[in-house]
Amino acid sequence: MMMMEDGWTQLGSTVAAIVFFWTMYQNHFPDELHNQIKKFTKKLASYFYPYIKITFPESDGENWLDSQRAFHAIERYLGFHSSTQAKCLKAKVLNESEAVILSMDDREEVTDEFNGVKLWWKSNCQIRNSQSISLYPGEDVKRSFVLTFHQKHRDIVTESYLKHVLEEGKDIALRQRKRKLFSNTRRDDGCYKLWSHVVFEHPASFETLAMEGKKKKEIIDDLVTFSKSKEYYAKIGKAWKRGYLLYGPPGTGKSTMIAAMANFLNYDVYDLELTAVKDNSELRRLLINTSSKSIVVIEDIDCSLDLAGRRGKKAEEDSEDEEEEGNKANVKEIVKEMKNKDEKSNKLTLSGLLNCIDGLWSTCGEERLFVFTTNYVEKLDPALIRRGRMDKHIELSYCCFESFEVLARNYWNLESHELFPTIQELLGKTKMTPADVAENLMPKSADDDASVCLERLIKAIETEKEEARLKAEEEKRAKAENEENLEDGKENKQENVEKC
Ligand SMILES: Nc1ncnc2c1ncn2[C@@H]1O[C@H](COP(=O)(O)OP(=O)(O)OP(=O)(O)O)[C@@H](O)[C@H]1O
Repeated sequence: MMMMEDGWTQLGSTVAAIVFFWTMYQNHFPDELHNQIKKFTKKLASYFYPYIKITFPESDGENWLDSQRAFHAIERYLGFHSSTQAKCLKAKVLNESEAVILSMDDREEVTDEFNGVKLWWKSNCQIRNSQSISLYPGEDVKRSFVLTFHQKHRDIVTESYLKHVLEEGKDIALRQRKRKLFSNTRRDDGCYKLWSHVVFEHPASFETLAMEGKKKKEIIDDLVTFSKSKEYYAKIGKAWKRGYLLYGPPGTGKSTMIAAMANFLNYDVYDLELTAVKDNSELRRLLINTSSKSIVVIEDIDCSLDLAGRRGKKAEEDSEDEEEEGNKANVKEIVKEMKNKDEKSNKLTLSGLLNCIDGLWSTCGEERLFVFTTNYVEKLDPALIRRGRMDKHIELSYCCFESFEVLARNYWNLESHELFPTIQELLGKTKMTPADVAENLMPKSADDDASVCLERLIKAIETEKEEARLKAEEEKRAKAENEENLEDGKENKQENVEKC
């Protein structure tokens, strides 16, 4: 009992002595000495514990959006790299993408290595005091990642490692997401949301796309080069975007190619319906709201408003009128006036579209492809499809034998067949779209096998060939009749003149 009392007395006097010296130190020691002592204690501490800790909170007050982005990038990075190390993992099923994402569970620790440097990550989780009011989303649970590393690696961590983690985390998130197909169509009730989306799940790939191998390879190479050219585009001072014009008859695979491109590059698709766009500013808003790594598609651009033909067609019509009046010089003025009128009434105009594709507005967002499709390339305004806007023009044409071979492989796993030579000969002489060939290769009943389908295809090509022959004959006859009538008309005119 006596011993315990002595102990307490001793402790009391030690605490009193410490408080006394601390007050003396605070009040009577000069500032310079303060700083020296501080430095010395820090040095002493770092000698015993030479590690640095950096905390990455999930939400950080006003900067919650930026800190959330960084936090989620780190979460994806650690989830991806630590799934083999961490004993406790958390699985998150993302609603929209239906993908299962693994991440480190709370208070788990994993190690990482970067250029020979060892680093330690720990995930923390704190439940906030229920009485305190949170101003920012997710503030009731405070989660954070803590990175620990030796102080001698400070430079490599701050200059390279953190950048590497954030970029790779973003990349992993992009790879793990399910891609989306966005559209801007107005609803029947008049409501309009800039973009609505569904999960993009088109099975098309370049492997299943029927076209000549050389052409296909050229397109694939072009896409690969584009997707790896971030630095190059920055160096030459151009927005990181590329335009593709796909043209050809209906059913030759234009839409299929867009799906194959999106799957190949892992991009989202924005299906831009121009007829649903009210004016230029709405088009701008739509394009500003597209994300990077995406394809903006305008299908059948020739049918989308009067845009495609406006400058050509209208100018021609007006030119005819003016010619009658003998005032050809005014044509340009009229076209200019019409354009100004449209600009002033703030409609969707060709120049508005051109501005969005490669004007100042096109630089909002990067790594984007613009793809236009048309069945009638000759109808399009040259300004719309000039190189630089539509950098690559790709013709999708009727089915050749090489394309047929791809379809035969797709539909029947066929590399060769005794009917192939007949089909090769027929396809060389007939125009049949890949869509029609594919339709004939599809089994129509349970009894259909490859031979049945190939024979059906042969019949279909022969029918097509015969129809084309009849059509050509009909056209020839009509042309001859026309010429005859013209001749007759001329003769009658001559007779009348003579009579007069
Ligand atoms: N080159 C092709 N390779 C593989 N399948 C094709 C090809 N072309 C057409 N098809 C088949 O035909 C169907 C229609 O093709 P698609 O819609 O891509 O043609 P399109 O050229 O876009 O037609 P449209 O001009 O009418 O929009 C596709 O679902 C696909 O099954």
